[in-house]
Amino acid sequence: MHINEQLQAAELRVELGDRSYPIWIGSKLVERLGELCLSKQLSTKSPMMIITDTHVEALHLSTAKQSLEAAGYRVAVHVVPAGESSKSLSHLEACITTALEAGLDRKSAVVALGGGVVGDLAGFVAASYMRGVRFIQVPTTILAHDSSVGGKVAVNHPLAKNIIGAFYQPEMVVYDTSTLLTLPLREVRAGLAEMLKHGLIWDQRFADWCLEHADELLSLREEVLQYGLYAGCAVKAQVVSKDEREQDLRAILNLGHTIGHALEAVGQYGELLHGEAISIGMIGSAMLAERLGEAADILPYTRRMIEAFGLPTQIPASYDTEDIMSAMMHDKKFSEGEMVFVVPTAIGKVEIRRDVPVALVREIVDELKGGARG
Ligand SMILES: O=C(O)C(=O)C[C@@H](O)[C@H](O)[C@H](O)COP(=O)(O)O
Repeated sequence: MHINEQLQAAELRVELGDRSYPIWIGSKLVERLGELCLSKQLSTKSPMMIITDTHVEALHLSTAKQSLEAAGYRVAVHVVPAGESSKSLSHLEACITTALEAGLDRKSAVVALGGGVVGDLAGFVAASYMRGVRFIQVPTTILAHDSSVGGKVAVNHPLAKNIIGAFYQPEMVVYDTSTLLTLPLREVRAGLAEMLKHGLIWDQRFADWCLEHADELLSLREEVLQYGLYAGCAVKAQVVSKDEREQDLRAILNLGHTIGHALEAVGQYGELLHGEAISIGMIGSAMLAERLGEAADILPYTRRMIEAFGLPTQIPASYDTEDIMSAMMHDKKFSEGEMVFVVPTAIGKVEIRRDVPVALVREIVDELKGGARG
């Protein structure tokens, strides 16, 4: 890990020319948010807005706000209900109302203090308010090590996830790992699903490391967690730097998401957490790999991994196969009449396939509902 001595935090960079930005990962960084915003020359003359949710409000809002105010910022706050349903057009409008009432102008910045839902919503507020103001990601969940990096910002439509959005990069990602230590176990597991994904798509050694450190990750040993988040963010930063707007390579970050997003939509974004849905989806992709004749160890390895982290491997029996298939057709991963699937070809390697027969996908969905195979 590269350590920034002054901050006593690990540091990575997303290389995107003049829009490159740092990711800092360390303990107690929310206390230093004001100082970090000054270091990025964010204006103290224009008001800022923190967007957060009801869970994070109680835990970390006052620390963040005090730090910004001590650095000379005027801070407005908008709080949304915790949960995926806040990623909606109505909440976007409410955030913009708060921004207007607080007098945010084109030199203002939006701070996303929270998990993936807050980051995606606040990022889209920043991208659209006055056609774009600066924004800062301050992730407070493990899952957000994926969503806070790379500039995908969006809200959902009732028929499809992340369908109204933009690519809009933050100024910096300030990842305070002490905020993760109070996460409920279900959130911890779901967040780690994205870490497993980073190993499975890019780096077998990292995948093996995750398996070996499952207990320490699940029990939130901060130094182990910091390394896992650093390695996961490093995968993400490399992929995004090579293909910011998902022309080709970046699609690999969608491993497990073709089925996963459909499950979230069928569960009306309330039943399965994102990480749970993509865990089932990653099993589905490994089943697909098996049917397409890829390496025989992929399915048992993926299953072992998902199970080691206590994540689900089956689709809830009440979900209708045709509803799932139809949700897949509304996703961004369906285009020109074809579904895009990320299929593992070995542990740590994947390829993007557009030739997967719909009948085979339907068969796998049915099997994922009916129980384990392989
Ligand atoms: O950053 C990316 O690129 C990803 O695909 C990361 C995903 O894990 C992310 O969580 C999200 O679900 C992307 O879905 P998309 O359909 O909006 O691409």
